[in-house]
Amino acid sequence: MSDFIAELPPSVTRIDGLDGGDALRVDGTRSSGVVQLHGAHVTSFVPVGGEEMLWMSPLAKAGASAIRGGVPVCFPWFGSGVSGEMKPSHGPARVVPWRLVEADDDAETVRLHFELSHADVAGAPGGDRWPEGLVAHYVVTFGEALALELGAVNEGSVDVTVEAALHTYLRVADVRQVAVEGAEGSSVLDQLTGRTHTQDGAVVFDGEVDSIVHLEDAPLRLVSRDDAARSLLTLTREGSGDVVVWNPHIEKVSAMGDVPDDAWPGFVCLETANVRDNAVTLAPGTSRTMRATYVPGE
Ligand SMILES: O=P(O)(O)OC[C@H]1O[C@@H](O)[C@H](O)[C@@H](O)[C@@H]1O
Repeated sequence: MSDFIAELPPSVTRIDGLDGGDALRVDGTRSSGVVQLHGAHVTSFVPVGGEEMLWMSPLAKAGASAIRGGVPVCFPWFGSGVSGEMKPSHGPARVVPWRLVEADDDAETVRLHFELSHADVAGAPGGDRWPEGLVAHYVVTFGEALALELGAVNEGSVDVTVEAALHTYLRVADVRQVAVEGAEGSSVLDQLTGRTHTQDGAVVFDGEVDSIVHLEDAPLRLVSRDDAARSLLTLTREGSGDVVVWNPHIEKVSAMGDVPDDAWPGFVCLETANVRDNAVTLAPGTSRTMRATYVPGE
């Protein structure tokens, strides 16, 4: 188990993860959860006294493919990238084990710091397209909220351009009964049509939704459509120019081998991102960090 730091704080335990991988179980004073080493993938977040916040597919696998559900880390490209020809989809970061370089806790939070560099993705699908000096730092903090911080550092000698998305699958009772508030008036690239429009009202899920919403750092609220005054969750962001909103709905899900046909109403993806026009170019010696904080029920 050489990938682990020698000592974990009492609130963190090594457990068997998905498909024979390693995972870390977190039992903090404010929340508990699980992070797989494969993809540094958060697969559970449960606030004390509350319910599971993340959706996981019962068919999820952690092999050469990404884990379906939880929080896949899409990096250093999103989908097929700015060029439209990158593989695998959403980059190699979500299909390789990350290194845990630090773990600590205090009275309120438990913090896990993962790292991924060129050497870690060598031999993995798309690993040859990972720029040589690029290092990713990912800090997952379990507190009353789930706080995610993805940093990209260019330790090389040439410019590096990266895209990033924290592809969070949020568990909902029925996606048709929820709405996303906070994006009103934003410019939206509809990935289904390739067209851009201005968001009119809250985002709802009466059919397939696959949108890149250009919205810098503003908070978003997931609400019940019956009672918009009742927040199911609030997402706050820093350093992010986009939010990707996605649900495959009934037709697309039938082509997805790792999601049961009837499971699509149970989740919505709200992805804190910097993609396409907001891809970040890092000069040698510079870095950029993107933060997403999910506060259930506020
Ligand atoms: O099946 P994947 O690679 O996990 O991607 C799922 C979805 O991820 C979303 O972020 C994209 O906007 C969608 O276009 C894509 O279908």
